[in-house]
Order: sequence, then structure tokens, then C-alpha cells
Amino acid sequence: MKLTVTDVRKSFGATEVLRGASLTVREGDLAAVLGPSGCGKTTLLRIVAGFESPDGGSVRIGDREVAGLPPDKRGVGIVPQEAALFPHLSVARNVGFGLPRGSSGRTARIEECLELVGLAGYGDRMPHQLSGGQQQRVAVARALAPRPGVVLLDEPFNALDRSLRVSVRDEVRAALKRAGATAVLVTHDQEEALSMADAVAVMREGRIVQEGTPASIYAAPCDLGVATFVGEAVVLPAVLSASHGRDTVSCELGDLLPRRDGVPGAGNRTGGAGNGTVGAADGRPGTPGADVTATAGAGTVALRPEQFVLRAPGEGVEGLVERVEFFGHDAAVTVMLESGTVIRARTRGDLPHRPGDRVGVAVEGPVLFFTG
Ligand SMILES: Nc1ncnc2c1ncn2[C@@H]1O[C@H](COP(=O)(O)OP(=O)(O)OP(=O)(O)O)[C@@H](O)[C@H]1O
Repeated sequence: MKLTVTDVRKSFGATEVLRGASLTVREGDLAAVLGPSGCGKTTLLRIVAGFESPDGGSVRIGDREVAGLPPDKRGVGIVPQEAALFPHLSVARNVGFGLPRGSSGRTARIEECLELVGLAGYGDRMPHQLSGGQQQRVAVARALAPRPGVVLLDEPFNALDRSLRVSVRDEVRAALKRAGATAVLVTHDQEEALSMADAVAVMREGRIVQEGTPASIYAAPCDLGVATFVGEAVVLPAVLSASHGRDTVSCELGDLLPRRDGVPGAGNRTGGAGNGTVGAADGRPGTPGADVTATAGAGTVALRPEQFVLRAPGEGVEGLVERVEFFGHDAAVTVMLESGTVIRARTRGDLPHRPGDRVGVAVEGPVLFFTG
């Protein structure tokens, strides 16, 4: 079901943790709430679940206001940070925990949910006989079993090894999709949010500052804070000027074209607190921040690693290769420019750069510019 959180506020003593947080998750979507530690993500999730009551605002699941209801009357499924399975119960009994005893179809539903998470036939095992990733998938099956309106996942991959995390992520996403679940995933890991979610809500200091598809948030962040939090960026002082109907952003890497458009077909759903970025436009009607024109003057340019092109010395701004990190499919090359500015470029893995090489650095494509 659709989840609509509107203007939710919450303080603990004198600490204002949620300052009017609003979030909309479309039915069947997996939305990631992405934000730094302490910004209020878990508190928001606990309010949706009913473990905390908000000081103000509304939480709707489908058409129903749930803010006054106890957790077990809300129709939410919860996947905690660590699977937290009951150690003395079999996998099947863990999955069936939220289903009424003796109800018809109980056994079939347990089997169905184990199948959804790729663990058909594991019902008789005990939790300690499963790997960490399998335990987390059982936790997802347990959350899905009572057919909740919304599934809430609180940093569910934190306890897993990095190598395991990617495959468990894929399996959990696939299970949620197979179940047609509406889900909210809380994470501070931008790669996890961008790669897993249909929609990303960026949270900062108790508010959702931007909601949109992963591609639109990366391409058109609403402000410099989001630009640097969601993805890597080299940030440099710059000046925006307009002449002959064409805007130019000038910085130490040359005269560049400011980004004006969004990503075709990947617009921001709600936009955010547009602060005069040229980049926050996706042209959709009713999108705050869309078609905002930054005023000419001083500001900041944010350059993505894949926008840098390394050429021969003399072509572009000269720099010295300091470090090459080879990842197989690509490489990250750290270059110090003559000014002392350090940039990190993503290049194809087979390009022959070595520490100590002199290169020319150029920037490709439109750039993000923020006033102020
Ligand atoms: N029950 C509580 N009593 C007092 N302060 C609390 C309580 N719960 C949370 N806080 C405070 O609220 C702030 C936000 O906490 P919350 O756990 O929601 O953040 P978070 O974004 O989920 O962080 P993390 O990623 O580190 O879990 C923190 O400063 C925390 O100390």
C-alpha cells in the first residue's frame, strides 16, 4: 500500500530529532531513506512502525491514518538490523510467528514466503544452521508472511560481510518485488540506496530534503550537501556568467556548461529545498526547485569523477598522477593539478596511467553549479 508521512515532528527532551519530515512511497516501490548517522532515520521508521509516537504530523498506510494505532494494528512488517530470529524456533516457526495459529493455509503461506526469499525447503532448520545472509532472508520472509501493507527495513545488511552484502541485497530486493511489497529501507550507505531502491529520500537534520529516483538525485541534487553526500564530487569555487543567451561556469578547470535539464524519464518526484542550483531542474510541473535559474555570480561547481577526462599533457589543465586504483572494470586516478587541487577521475581500467605521469585534465558534459 502507499505510505504517506506528512510533517512528522519528534523531540526527545530538548533534542528536536524530526523537524517536519515528509515522505511518500508509492505502492509496490522500494524506497530508501538515506542520511548520515544521527539524522533521524531510525526514529522516522519507529514512528511509522508505531514504536514511537510523533509529537505532530500524520502517517497514512493506504487510506488509513495510523498515527494513533499500536504497532500490531498497523499492518507493518519489520526487518531489524540483525535478523533477530528466535533461536529456539525452527525457520518455519520463525516465519509463521505473525500468522494466527491453526489458521488455514498457514503452512502453505510459510512455504510460499520461504520460496519468495529463495529458501524453499529450509523450514526444518534451526537459525544457527544458517549463514548470516540466509538468516536475514528468513527475517524478510517473517516480515512478509502476514501480508503487511508496508515492510520496514532498518539497515538490514549492516551485520553482513561486505562481500556477502551485495548478493543478499539483490536477493532481498528480488523477494520484495516478487511479493509486490511496498517497502522502506533505512540506510546511510549511498551505494546501497542508489543500487537497490526505486526511489531515494535524502534525509538531513530531521527532514527529507529531496525525494526522487536514484538517477535524478545523482544527476540533479537539490543542493551542494546532497550533491556531495550522494556520490563523489570535486567541489571548486566557480563563477556563473551569462552572455549571448548562454550560461558559462568558470572555474580552474575552464569554462563549463551548467546543467539545466534533468534526466529524461527519471524526474524528481517531489524535489526539495532548491537553493538556486542550476542543476535541480527536471522540468516537471509542480516540482520545487525545477527551472530554478541560478543568479549570475560566485558559487560552487561540483564535478563527478566520471566527468573528468585524462588526456596528454597540454590538452586541458596540467596535473601529476598521484595514485591509480585499479578495479578491473574501471580505475580511479588521483591527479594533483598545478594549483594544488586534487581531483579523482574514473577512467577505463585499461588506460595506461601510472603515478608520476603528467596528464591534461578536461571536464566533459554539463556540470552542477550552486550559488552561494
Ligand atoms: N529514545 C531516545 N531518547 C533520546 N534520544 C534519542 C532517542 N532515540 C533517538 N535519539 C536521538 O535522536 C537522534 C537521531 O537518532 P536516530 O537513531 O533516529 O538517527 P539515525 O539517522 O537512524 O542514526 P544511525 O544511522 O546512527 O542509526 C540521535 O541524536 C539520537 O541520539
